[in-house]
Amino acid sequence: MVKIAPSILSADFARLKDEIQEVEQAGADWIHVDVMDGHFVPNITLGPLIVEAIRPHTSLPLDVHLMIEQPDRYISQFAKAGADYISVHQEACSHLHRTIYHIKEQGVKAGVVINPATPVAMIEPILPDVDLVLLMTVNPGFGGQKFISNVLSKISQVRQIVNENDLKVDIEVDGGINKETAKDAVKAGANVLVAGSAIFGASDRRQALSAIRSSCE
Ligand SMILES: O=C(CO)[C@H](O)[C@H](O)COP(=O)(O)O
Ligand SMILES: [Fe+2]
Repeated sequence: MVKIAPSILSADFARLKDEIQEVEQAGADWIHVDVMDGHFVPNITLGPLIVEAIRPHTSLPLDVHLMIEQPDRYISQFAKAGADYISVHQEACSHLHRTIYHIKEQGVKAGVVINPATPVAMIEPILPDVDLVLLMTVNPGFGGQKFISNVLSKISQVRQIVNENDLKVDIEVDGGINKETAKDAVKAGANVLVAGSAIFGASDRRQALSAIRSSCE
């Protein structure tokens, strides 16, 4: 079963509650929350206060994608704010195993993320310890970028490791997902699709969500 996680990065921030409730009613499975610090990526977005503010307005899991340096400093704040998943970039963690267990100790599911240019080998040792692997299909920092198709082979690599070792790990892709690229990502082995502009940029969010879902079924 493929899950779809609309990214609120492309939502109307002045109407965030309504935007989230609209995609929830339209059949979204998770809500993807992009946290950027202006250092790890060249953009600044939102922090734990926004996660806390939206938490009461949806029953969907909040999938928090931290694009920040030294993420350990903020993990407990995002957990207390109501995150269900917290994912950290391998490139931002000097002690990845410690950070993943720091997330789990908060009672939150832990994810690891890699950029398009980072090889799967960099996360292979941590795969038995995580709940989620997020493979970036754009360079992080902005919504509305073009899907980097070279990442498809990395999705297949992660799927093979997960299946061979019978790991309970979701494989998520993020960046440039639309009804065409979704199909390729799912065929390669992804089971969670983040989509920002393809959903929030559409006037009919229900139609946009179901177009992505039916393209990969
Ligand atoms: O992490 C992200 C960017 O760094 C976003 O989740 C992603 O870009 C979603 O936007 P779109 O679907 O428009 O590409
Ligand atoms: Fe993201």
